[in-house]
Amino acid sequence: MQLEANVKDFGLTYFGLSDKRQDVCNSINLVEPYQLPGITCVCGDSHTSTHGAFGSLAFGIGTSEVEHVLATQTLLQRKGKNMRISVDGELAEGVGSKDVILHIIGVIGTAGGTGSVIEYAGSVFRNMSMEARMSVCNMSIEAGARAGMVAPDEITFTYLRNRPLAPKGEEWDHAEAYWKTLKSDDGAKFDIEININAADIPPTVTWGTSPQDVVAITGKVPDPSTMSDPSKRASAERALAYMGLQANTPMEDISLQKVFIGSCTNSRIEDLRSAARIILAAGPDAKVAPNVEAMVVPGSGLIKQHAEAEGLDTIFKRAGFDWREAGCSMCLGMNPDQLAPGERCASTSNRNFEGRQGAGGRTHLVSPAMAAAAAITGKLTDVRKFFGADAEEKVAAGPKLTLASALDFLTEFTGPATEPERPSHTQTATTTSLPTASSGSGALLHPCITDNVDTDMIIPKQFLKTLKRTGLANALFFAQRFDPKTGEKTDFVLNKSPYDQAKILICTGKNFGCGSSREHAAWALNDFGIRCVIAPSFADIFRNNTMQNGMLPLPLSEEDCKDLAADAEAGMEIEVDLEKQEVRRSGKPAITFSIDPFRQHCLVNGLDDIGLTLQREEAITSFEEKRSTLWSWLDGFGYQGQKISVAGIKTGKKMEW
Ligand SMILES: CC(C)[C@H](C(=O)O)[C@@H](O)C(=O)O
Ligand code: SF4
Repeated sequence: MQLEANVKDFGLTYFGLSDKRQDVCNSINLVEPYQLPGITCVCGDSHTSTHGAFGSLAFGIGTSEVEHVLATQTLLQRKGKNMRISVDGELAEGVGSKDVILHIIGVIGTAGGTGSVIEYAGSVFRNMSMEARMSVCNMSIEAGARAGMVAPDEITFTYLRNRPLAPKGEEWDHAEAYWKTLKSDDGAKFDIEININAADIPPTVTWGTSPQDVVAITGKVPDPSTMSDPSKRASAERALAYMGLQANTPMEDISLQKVFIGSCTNSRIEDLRSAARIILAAGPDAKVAPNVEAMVVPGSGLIKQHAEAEGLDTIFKRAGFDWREAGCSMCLGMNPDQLAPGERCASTSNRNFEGRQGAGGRTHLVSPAMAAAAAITGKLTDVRKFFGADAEEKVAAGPKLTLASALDFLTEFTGPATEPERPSHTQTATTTSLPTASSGSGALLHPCITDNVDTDMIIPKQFLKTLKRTGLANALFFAQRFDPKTGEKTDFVLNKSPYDQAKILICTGKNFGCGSSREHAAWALNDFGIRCVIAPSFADIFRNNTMQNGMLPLPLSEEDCKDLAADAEAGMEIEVDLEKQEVRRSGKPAITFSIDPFRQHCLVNGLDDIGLTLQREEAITSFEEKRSTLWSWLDGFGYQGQKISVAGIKTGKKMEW
């Protein structure tokens, strides 16, 4: 309701709840598409990275940053690291884009791409369809990266040509000529280069509670006792306990209760086709195993129509799958599509965090084909069992499917019917009043929580329905702090005195804040009283979200974090001095740190980013003019409303740059 009121106030184009194009936000843009090569695209959702498949810089941001963009047309950014991941050679039979990205995350880890924008290069990505590229770029966020992208090429242009929002005629020619220049120079230098041989990638599945916990479907559940790194071992032990798995169990022996085919990673037409093909290969009588409930959730209303025109829905329904309306559904379980405690699911989504699909639920990430195979057998299954001459015969004997073109389901773009009402108010962001330093006793988060503290864990989904930044203190680490059966407080560190008064949180695991862009994570910490989080590294979106709320995310070495955690555990008071850039404890030398001077200035003085940016109004307007001249197709002919200029929105606060 708030969204509807806002879009009306500001005359924005809106795909409402009753629009047949309604869907997961990361699909609609891609089907219509708003997305074009070379643009910068931001959205308040971490999987905005999906759009990088078009050769655009696309990344997720938090609520405060969304406000900044809407008010100023800009966003303050620091340059990311350049990372190139090349996969060359031939993929083995049964290995698809989901296996490729899961394998990559297994290789580099969920913090591997932190601070980076990944370019996916090499023959494997060059040969991928747009849908497959989208699945890969989508999970860049699970690799810790800000964004992922594939250089636009003929495959991109063919996909875009004739779509409703793509430029037409001469404008298309100009655009295409420009897009062809959008590739890395020969001999370009990257901060990080990863090379992977396609032949080394098996059909892949996760065993634990982080997307980096991957293993070949033919492999076994790893054995923590063989891990030499103690924090890795503790993390793996915790993950196995949560997942209810024994070390060394063959992955194919793991039985399931649910199968979910959907999410912004894998709910496009190609995904549905590949899952349906496995069902056909299993024969005309193939049915979802009796121990399993399986559902298919297309990514958008258009994809659903497309799949129905091809007859895919009939194949799914005949085999006993639920055929659902478009949406996020069981990917994060904000609606009743959830796993019950202890239930196990093969899911084509992107996150297997604790509680992600329902408190106590256990998620194994897989490709759509593997999910279909698992639904039929009732267990995690090597999809290659459904290949071969016999399978081909069964597919050939099955219903005749007609491949339809997505273009048949797209409608010419229509913008909002009414003229926009000019904004009547000048209110923009709220600025928190900031202390000059964070101080107080530190609470520690032990690595046995997990090596990567994700934002689903910091604040679970059931608290995301509020638009308020306050009142979330009790939601912080909810699943850890409150017993699910009794609702009583547990002995989690933040429930114990004096740590329940802590202003500093010290995390000794490897990374803090990965996953969803929910700014609620920062709000909950803030509301609890935490003003500074110290950890070896931070996920990019979370880091920005904390700073937008006047908090300090402080990266220190693993050694310093461990040392500080030991002192916090011993009850020692820890002080973080933002002006002097020091962490102090009595009797020990101060740990010095350095943060970006601009950020330090903003935090110390409680300055509001929007007000600061609006001081650059002239530069923004002149860039907008230049953009309209150079890249005229970006003006978006779909808009029927008036363009709202940056001018006219003032914070009324006195700011300095
Ligand atoms: C709700 C939204 C902010 C979130 C995200 O950013 O990822 C959601 O899509 C998710 O997958 O958890
Ligand atoms: S909830 Fe799942 S499907 Fe929805 S945007 Fe997030 S990751 Fe994508």
